Amino acid sequence: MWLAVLALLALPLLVLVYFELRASRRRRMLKVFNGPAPVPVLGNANRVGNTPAEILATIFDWWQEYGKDNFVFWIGYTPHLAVTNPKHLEYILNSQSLIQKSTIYELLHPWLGYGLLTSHGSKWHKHRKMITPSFHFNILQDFHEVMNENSTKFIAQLRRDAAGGSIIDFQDHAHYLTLDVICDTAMGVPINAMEHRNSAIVQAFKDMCLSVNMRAFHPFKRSNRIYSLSPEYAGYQRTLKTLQDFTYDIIEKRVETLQAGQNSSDSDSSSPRKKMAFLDTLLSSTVDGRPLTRQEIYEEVSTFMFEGHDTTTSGVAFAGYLLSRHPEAQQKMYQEQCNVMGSELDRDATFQEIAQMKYLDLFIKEAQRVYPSVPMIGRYADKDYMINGTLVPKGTTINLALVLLGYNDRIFKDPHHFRPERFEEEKPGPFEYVPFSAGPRNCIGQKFALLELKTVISKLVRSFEVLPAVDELLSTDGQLNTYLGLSPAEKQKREAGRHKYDPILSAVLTLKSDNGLHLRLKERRH
Ligand code: HEM
Repeated sequence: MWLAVLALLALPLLVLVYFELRASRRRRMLKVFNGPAPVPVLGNANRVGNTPAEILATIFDWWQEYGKDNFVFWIGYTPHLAVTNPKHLEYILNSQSLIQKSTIYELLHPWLGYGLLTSHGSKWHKHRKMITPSFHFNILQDFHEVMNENSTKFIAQLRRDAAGGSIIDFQDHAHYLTLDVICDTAMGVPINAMEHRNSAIVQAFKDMCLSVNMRAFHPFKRSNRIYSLSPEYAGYQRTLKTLQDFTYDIIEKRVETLQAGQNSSDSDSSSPRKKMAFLDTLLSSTVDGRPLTRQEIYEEVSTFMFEGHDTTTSGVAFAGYLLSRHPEAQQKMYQEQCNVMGSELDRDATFQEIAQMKYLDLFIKEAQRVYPSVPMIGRYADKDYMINGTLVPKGTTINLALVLLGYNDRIFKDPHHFRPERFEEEKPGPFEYVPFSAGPRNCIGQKFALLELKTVISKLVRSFEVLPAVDELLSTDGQLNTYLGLSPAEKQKREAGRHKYDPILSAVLTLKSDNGLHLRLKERRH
């Protein structure tokens, strides 16, 4: 009896010793990197913060503390290597084998399955090769038409909602716009999210993205198994089913239409070229000499639906916000629009005209430096890797911290100064500025994304003078109103004067502002 009690009492101690011993090899190997000292069981989980906004702020603080270089922190017994050194980034992003995603992406598996973003190994290699032609120049031109149509609707809606100087949450508006663009381009089906914000499918997209963000750093909800016991799981399952039914239904309908088209003699060469959706390309593609299964098509279409709208929401929203705070940059951008478009400021800009807008390009580059839509990329070390002469042990989560690069004063002079022109003068090295990642697993939708951001922002600045929520928030010295990356003393000083309309930056899979991005719009009269 006493022996059993003793064994029971000793069990937790034995488990602890087991985990400590297992972690000690990793600790020894990772000792070359600085980082906060871990405590047993928790590692540094007690200090990292409880919300995505707090966690982002802590990551910045640790980066400052450890010399603006790579550092290691521990969540329980799992090491997290935050990589910001361009040499290490180069090795990892160029690697053909270190391409497995970190466990945070598992949150996306129930919805996206194993599409391009979440798969690895030979499936990823084959699908990447098969999907690459989907972003061919001709296809992008068709997509541009959709972007223009939706931007026009967006402007009309803003005109109504921001009438009379009303303050609007631009981040919220951008979400519906990008959802419309991606549904129409990926599936060839408009869902009119901007007009029908409360429809079941629009709500399902919003709820799913919120759920992924909310669960990412929640101690219990992160695991699918534990989450399935929570009261909100039933709602999550309903949302998932809505998205799955919707996408499968569209795939089936598209297959039927294609088959009907092939059966009828529709070889009328005089009819205009029909818009190709990403789904059409998938339906006519092969892998290993066979057509894709419905499941594979579902996974890729859903991946584009997610990756293609959550990222661009962030990109459009922060670009609009930066315009509202930096009048000098806005004036230069407007001047360029007048130069390129002449007196026809109300019409759609063509593909070629967008390419001529150099200041717009610089502005988007600078916006992605300070507020990158994808702040971190996660990789999982599936074996020991020798990275730049340092052994990184199997089981390490590698966080490529793209957001920290933009605030590194060894790369960018005066990084808190928002100055699009810097990209003409300072030339960051190839792995010092990588908002779309780099190497074999870079963003396949980069050209699409840039075209969308530029199309929307070009039209926005031609239609409105973009103003901050209240006049006093105009930046007079070009400095940002967000304080990440400042020294602790400076941060404290600036935070004391924080306005309620200054963004609270938060990062999970994409960068957002927890309190929205508020601004006003004043119609331009040409
Ligand atoms: C401002 C907008 C965007 C930014 C900054 C961005 C950035 C990125 C980054 C950094 C990655 C690497 C992620 C990782 O390794 O975990 C990525 C991957 C990816 N992006 Fe984008 N993205 C944007 C828009 C888009 C759009 C519009 C699409 C589709 C239409 C798209 C499709 C993808 C896909 C499918 C991947 C996975 C590629 C692979 O693993 O082979 N992205 N993106």
